[in-house]
Amino acid sequence: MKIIECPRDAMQGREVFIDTAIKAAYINQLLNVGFDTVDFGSFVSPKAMPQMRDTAEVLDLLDLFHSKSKLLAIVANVRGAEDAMQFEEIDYLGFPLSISETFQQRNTNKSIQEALEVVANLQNMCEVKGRTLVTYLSMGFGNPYGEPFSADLVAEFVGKLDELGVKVIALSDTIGAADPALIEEVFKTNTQAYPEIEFGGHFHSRAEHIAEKVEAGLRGGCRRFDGAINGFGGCPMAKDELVGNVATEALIEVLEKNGYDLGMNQEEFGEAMKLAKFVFQ
Ligand SMILES: CC(=O)SCCNC(=O)CCNC(=O)[C@H](O)C(C)(C)COP(=O)(O)OP(=O)(O)OC[C@H]1O[C@@H](n2cnc3c(N)ncnc32)[C@H](O)[C@@H]1OP(=O)(O)O
Repeated sequence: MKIIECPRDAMQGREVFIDTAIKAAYINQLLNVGFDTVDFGSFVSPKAMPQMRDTAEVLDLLDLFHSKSKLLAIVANVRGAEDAMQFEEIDYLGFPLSISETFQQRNTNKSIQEALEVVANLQNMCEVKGRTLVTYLSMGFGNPYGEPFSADLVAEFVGKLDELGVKVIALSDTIGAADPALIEEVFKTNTQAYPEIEFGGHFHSRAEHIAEKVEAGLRGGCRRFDGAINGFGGCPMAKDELVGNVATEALIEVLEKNGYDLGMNQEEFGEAMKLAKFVFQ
């Protein structure tokens, strides 16, 4: 079972700039907890995402020596991937592909077809440089724009990514629209059809729906979940309604209740929760 903690997602939509040293202190604390991966920053246009403009400087301040966590950075084009790959410390590059044409344009100023070409390039770059590409399928459970969506359409996208050699796909409910039955169906279909691909669940959810969504993911075969402490975050590019991430503390509770031993350091997690209050005040 893998938990991916996403301070990047928690921070990126904040209008007030979070000081570089504060970002680094928070991420350093998260690195002590024992998460599989920390999605710590992004190498994207500072005009598109001003909060993340200091990702390289943050990275310089991270203490990775004592951490078992891997680092993931989001990139939205080849240039961002080249920048991220300057840093040996980054294991995973994450790219936001979308099932929604509108969201793909809003988020990366590209059509889905163009974005798939970027995925192909990034996958090649990752193979050459020994990194792993995580492709997020955003609006993976429906979209607010009235565009076509179905579980079959998700499977079609997964098929295209499989052809490109992508090994990790995070099915993302960008706006928190998914109900448990749909989550279970989408995961089940894809985990059964592509056993060699690791599927992640990146859900946005109000607190009261977290348990049912995570349990639906578990039933569908998901063993990789994204979360953010306190449920902060939400994609500012989706605009219409910002629903926060799955709160990590709730995610941990549900997974433990379902019998998973996550091997987390509770004390360090408690410290991270305290620090989060200060960072996101
Ligand atoms: C669901 C999620 O939460 S995903 C994560 C959240 N979303 C994001 O981070 C969105 C990121 N999106 C982007 O960065 C942008 O949409 C882009 C760069 C992919 C495409 O935007 P475009 O405007 O088409 O890019 P274009 O190539 O024309 O460049 C525009 C400007 O950005 C700069 N830029 C482009 N790519 C990068 C990059 N990787 N790093 C830094 N700057 C960049 C260019 O230099 C240019 O700057 P200028 O206007 O000063 O000359």
